[in-house]
Amino acid sequence: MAFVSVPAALRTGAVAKATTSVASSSSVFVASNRRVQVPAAGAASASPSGVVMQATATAKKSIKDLTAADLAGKRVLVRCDLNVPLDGKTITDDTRIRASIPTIEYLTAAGAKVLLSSHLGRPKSGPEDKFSLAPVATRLSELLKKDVKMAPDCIGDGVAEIVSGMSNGDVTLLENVRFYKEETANDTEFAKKLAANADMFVNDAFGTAHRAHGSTAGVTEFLRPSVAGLLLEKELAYLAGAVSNPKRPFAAIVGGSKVSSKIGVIESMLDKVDKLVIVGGMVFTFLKARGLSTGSSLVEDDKIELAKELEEIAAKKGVKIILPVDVVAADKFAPDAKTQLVSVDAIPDDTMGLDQGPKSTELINAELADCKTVLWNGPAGVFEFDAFATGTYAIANTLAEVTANGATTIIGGGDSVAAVEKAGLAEKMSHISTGGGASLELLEGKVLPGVAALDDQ
Ligand SMILES: Nc1ncnc2c1ncn2[C@@H]1O[C@H](COP(=O)(O)OP(=O)(O)OP(=O)(O)O)[C@@H](O)[C@H]1O
Ligand SMILES: O=C(O)[C@H](O)COP(=O)(O)O
Repeated sequence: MAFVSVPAALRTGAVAKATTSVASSSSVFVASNRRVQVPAAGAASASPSGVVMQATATAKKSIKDLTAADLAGKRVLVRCDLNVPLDGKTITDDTRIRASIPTIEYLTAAGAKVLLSSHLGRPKSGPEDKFSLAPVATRLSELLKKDVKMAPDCIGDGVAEIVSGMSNGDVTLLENVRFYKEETANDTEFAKKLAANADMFVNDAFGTAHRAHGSTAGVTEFLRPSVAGLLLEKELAYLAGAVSNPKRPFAAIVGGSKVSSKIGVIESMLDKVDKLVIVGGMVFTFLKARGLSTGSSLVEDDKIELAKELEEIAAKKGVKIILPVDVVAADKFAPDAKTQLVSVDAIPDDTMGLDQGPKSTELINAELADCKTVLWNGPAGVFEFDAFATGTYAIANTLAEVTANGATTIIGGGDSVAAVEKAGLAEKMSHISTGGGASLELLEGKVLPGVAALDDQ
């Protein structure tokens, strides 16, 4: 399987532009494989963005291609990914909400009436209070320092009435689009109703760009223009840019627990990286493939053969695979488990590896020290339990250090990002991706329907 190249990403709908937040000026790798200085975006200007790198005819439009006149007074439907973890009504990680702010502020500064839409969780049977976006409206109000009205629905007369009362610069959050099964079915009539209250569409939901749903793809049939928001652009620029022409050495760290869904990415990565660091629950399928005993550790037996093949492919391609050499073995999957530090060739039968040991951390740190680009998806241990968080935080610290030394570091995946946030190191990374599944699908070279549906340049 070929790793995604930037031209391929563009053919599948990636935005061929560099971008930045409203407030800052930065440079990112873009489609042309060279570094481009990106001016601060400010409020919508009268001219299209000057940083467009129109690498192919199918590059996508962004809000920076719209003029102030295009936006002022217009009802703009903005699809965000505000699918945040909740503990009851308490948001436990607001990364995705904060990441959505630059686009919202860009639009309100230009005098648009902003209608935000999102899903939250996977409700199965209509409206359910626990999946309401109401807590998100409260957090948005705090971050935007203005009142964000919570609509009781995402379609219908009630919404139309709220929208008709909105002034320029106002923001309303529509209720969870997944309260309608028609959303995930990408039902045309539903999409039409969603579009009915707006004049144009902005997709800023990178985390949901791999879903062809009513609010991500369907609405584009009814709203023109349909363009990318700043977050979507930034995600695509970083992810496509990092893998198309990485500064080398280029390392990917792949961990976590979803072995079957990530092993395909590993396959893709072997065409691109110099080093592949396997961590977390992913480790044990590879150790078993090497003939080692893994006790009751997480192993996906039907992936053992593939793990063997990947090691062979890596050897042929000259990619160094780095696996832990020691693990923290626990007698049960619990925060208070009895633990012992063992070498990977001596994992006792009645134990499971829940974190990497200090020798592994030392080895991995040494391998990452000279890297100029590092992608990380998936924690190195069960970091939710303090007893098994050491390896994950050690990787986060090392990545903060290599970033300070000039490397580009990109963190993707819900739990990896949560771990970096928990360690207080998010600001120290080059890019924190808001997409788990979406970033992996992009890296695998798959089409992202939410991007493909947007207007071509
Ligand atoms: N050795 C291990 N054994 C079992 N589970 C592990 C181990 N190491 C890490 N994990 C678990 O992996 C989970 C995260 O895996 P996951 O693959 O979902 O990563 P992620 O960063 O959320 O990526 P994505 O969002 O792409 O799914 C965590 O809940 C963590 O406890
Ligand atoms: O959390 C995510 O990965 C996105 O919000 C997409 O959610 P989904 O997997 O429920 O479509």
